[in-house]
Amino acid sequence: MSVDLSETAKLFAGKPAVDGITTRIEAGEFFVVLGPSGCGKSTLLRLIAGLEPLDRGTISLGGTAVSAPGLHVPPEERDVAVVFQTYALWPHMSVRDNVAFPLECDGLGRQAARTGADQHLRTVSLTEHADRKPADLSGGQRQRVALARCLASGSGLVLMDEPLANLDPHLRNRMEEELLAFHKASGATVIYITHDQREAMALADRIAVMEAGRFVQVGAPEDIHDRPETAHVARFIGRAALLEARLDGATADLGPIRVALSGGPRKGPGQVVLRPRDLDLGSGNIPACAEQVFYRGGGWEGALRVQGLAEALPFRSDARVTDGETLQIAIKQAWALPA
Ligand SMILES: Nc1ncnc2c1ncn2[C@@H]1O[C@H](COP(=O)(O)OP(=O)(O)OP(=O)(O)O)[C@@H](O)[C@H]1O
Repeated sequence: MSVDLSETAKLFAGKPAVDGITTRIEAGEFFVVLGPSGCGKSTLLRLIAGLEPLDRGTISLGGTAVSAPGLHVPPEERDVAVVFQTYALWPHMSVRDNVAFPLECDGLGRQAARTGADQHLRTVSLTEHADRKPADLSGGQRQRVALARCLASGSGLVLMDEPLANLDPHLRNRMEEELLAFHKASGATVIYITHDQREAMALADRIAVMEAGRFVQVGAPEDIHDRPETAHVARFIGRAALLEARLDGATADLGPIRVALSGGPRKGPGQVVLRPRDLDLGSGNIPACAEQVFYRGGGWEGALRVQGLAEALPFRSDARVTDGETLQIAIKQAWALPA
């Protein structure tokens, strides 16, 4: 089911929590809304689910308007399923009955609904726990029950509000794979909210970076990472140094050094973004002093202080780098933020 937002806005006590968002989410897309705490992500999800009326603009699902000033289709008539970080399972029902519930609501008899539930429990590898109560499962297993229930609901649109936030990092990685498998199996459009950029990169077809109630950039993960449009996006995604520069065509003059631009030619004053992969630590003639060095997952990360540059440059190295060491580096390229 496609989702169209047009100037969608919601105010609380006169202050916008969602501040005029216009975008189209295609049917079947895995669309991630990424932003810091308080930027309005949950409010946007609640507007789409129909849990809140909006103040301005419209929301259309599958081409039909469901929210507008004076129009509010209730949540149960929207064909939308919601997965919360708190799982929202019925504690008194078995795992099987939790999953069978939407099927019974759709009018299936009890036995048929339970057979259908077993099929969805197989999909999420929970068959052997079908008779347990949710309280007797781990967090990851409970979230899989919630996913099986979404599959059972057959909804064309699934909204997920930080569903992995309560899980430990190891389990999160596994659940990311399960979420992608769920997306494939259901064919549903997924709108997924998170403040975790790593999770957003791993899951999304497209990411919308949200700031103060607005989408500041919408694009594929690699666009957002490699070609940020604002300083906020550059700093929020990955590690970056932002430096003032004079752009003179194909290169940027950073003061002590001149660097090739990775986008098209640009002229005038501007800001450039430097990420770890823009640096070559193995060869070059720019002296750079390593600081804040940490060993992280098979390599060393830290920052390189170059004389005359206002910010230290984040680096990653497979070879050992020690704090205080001076390296001779090259800067391969820089991305200039659009004016
Ligand atoms: N029911 C409400 N009444 C008043 N203000 C609210 C209400 N719900 C949200 N807000 C405010 O709207 C803004 C956006 O909140 P929202 O929960 O949508 O942000 P969020 O990005 O989901 O944050 P988090 O990641 O912390 O959940 C916040 O300033 C919040 O305090």
